[in-house]
Amino acid sequence: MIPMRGLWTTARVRAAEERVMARVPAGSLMRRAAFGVATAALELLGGKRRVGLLVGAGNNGGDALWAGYYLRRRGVAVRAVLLAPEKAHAEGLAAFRRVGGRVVDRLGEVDLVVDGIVGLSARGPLRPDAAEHVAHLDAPVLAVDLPSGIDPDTGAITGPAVRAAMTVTFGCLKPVHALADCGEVRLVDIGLGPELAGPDLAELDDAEVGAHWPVPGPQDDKYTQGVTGVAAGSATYPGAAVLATGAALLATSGMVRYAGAAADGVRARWPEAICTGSITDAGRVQSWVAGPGLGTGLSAEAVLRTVLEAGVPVCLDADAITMLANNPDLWDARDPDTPVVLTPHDREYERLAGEVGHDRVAAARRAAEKFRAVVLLKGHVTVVAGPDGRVLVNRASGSWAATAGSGDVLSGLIGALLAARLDPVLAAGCAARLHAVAAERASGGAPIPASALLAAVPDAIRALRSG
Ligand SMILES: NC(=O)C1=CN([C@@H]2O[C@H](COP(=O)(O)OP(=O)(O)OC[C@H]3O[C@@H](n4cnc5c(N)ncnc54)[C@H](O)[C@@H]3O)[C@@H](O)[C@H]2O)[C@@H](O)CC1
Ligand SMILES: [K+]
Repeated sequence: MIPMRGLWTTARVRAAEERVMARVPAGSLMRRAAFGVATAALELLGGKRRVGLLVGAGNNGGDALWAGYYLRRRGVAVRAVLLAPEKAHAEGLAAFRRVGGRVVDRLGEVDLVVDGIVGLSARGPLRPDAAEHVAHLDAPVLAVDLPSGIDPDTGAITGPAVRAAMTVTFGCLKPVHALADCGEVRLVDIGLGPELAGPDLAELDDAEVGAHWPVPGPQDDKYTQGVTGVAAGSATYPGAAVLATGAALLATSGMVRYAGAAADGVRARWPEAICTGSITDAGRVQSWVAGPGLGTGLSAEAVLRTVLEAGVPVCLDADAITMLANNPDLWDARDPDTPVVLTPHDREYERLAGEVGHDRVAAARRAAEKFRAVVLLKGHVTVVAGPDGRVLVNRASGSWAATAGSGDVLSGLIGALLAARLDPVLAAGCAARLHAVAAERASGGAPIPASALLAAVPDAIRALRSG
């Protein structure tokens, strides 16, 4: 199994830190952390010499003050604003003052700001006094542990927050580092590794997705890569069917069967797809993709029942999700032994499982547990939660994929990976990553329609496989 980039929640980090602190000299973890911050600061300064510290009430501020101490010893001019002077970290402040660090009311002109306002204990957005200092910054910001004002466990930004050019974090990555923009993220080892069991969430990187992507071997033929069935689109709206079928065709070298009223449109665009007008004579498949553009009437319900009882993994999107939300009895048709992947956007999620809220990971987990399904919650950060508690997250570098038809492409990719027998959590996670990369490559900085995203799928697979 390929290791993923793990992320640990604050409760787990604190527990690990306590165990490490019990056996190392007091203050040594903080000094190691601060030395890492100072090293990154020197790099960002690139020869410039004025640093400002924003120092909050806790150990995050302590890290900043000790970083200021190390920077002073390298001849950097460092001044600090203490946001809660009576609570500032006493030893850090004493050390900072000892080497000539200055405490000021306002930072004034500096070349780099170190954000030590709040770290792992952060709750809610920046408070007004901190927000006031942050609002007037025009130098780049180096965040200590995480950009202050962003929730460490959910990445939620609900008010003023720091925007960081770089974040230096300690021991391990936390959810915020995958769920929100922290600038470049650097990890300083403070010896937590042995105290951390498996992560709470993970991020797939490009090379991992490339390594998992199914490629045919010398023994393979058109059936061994898996046959994907697509039940999508309608005679009036063949677009969703054309996009989902195309994505399944481009994702793997397995065969694709299309079943539905858009058969003529699909056949005209994809002569290699085996098309029939009705799901009852579609033939055998190893997975079904159902929902995009399908409609929600009685015949669509019959299609949904057929795929749910087919005994193969199913990816359900769009109208299929709406039908399940309107009529939960449809779940009764489900073969309990086969995986289901649901791919809602926020509004579909709300119909299905209530409000998403600020904690998107918790929302995806709730629905995964409720429906015993893999839930891929779409967004700028895509969260994939499995019924077994595994969570994969993928943050897109841009939002070019937020366009009509883009979800149809995603469901086709997932269907093809399911047909190739990839583990369903991994299938959803790999498809989400590839989809984001295809959107980025197709776009190159300009808006793109979903058909351009689709056309970039082979290029994205090549890029991930060589990454
Ligand atoms: N525990 C450890 O072993 C280590 C901790 N380290 C640092 O310690 C940090 C955690 O320190 P603490 O637990 O003391 O707490 P923080 O420094 O994260 O927060 C301090 C206080 O800020 C206040 N606060 C909460 N939300 C706020 C908001 N939105 N705006 C303004 N103020 C807010 C709270 O009163 C909180 O107690 C880590 O993020 C890391 O930077 C590092 O020194 C490495 C070692
Ligand atoms: K911070």
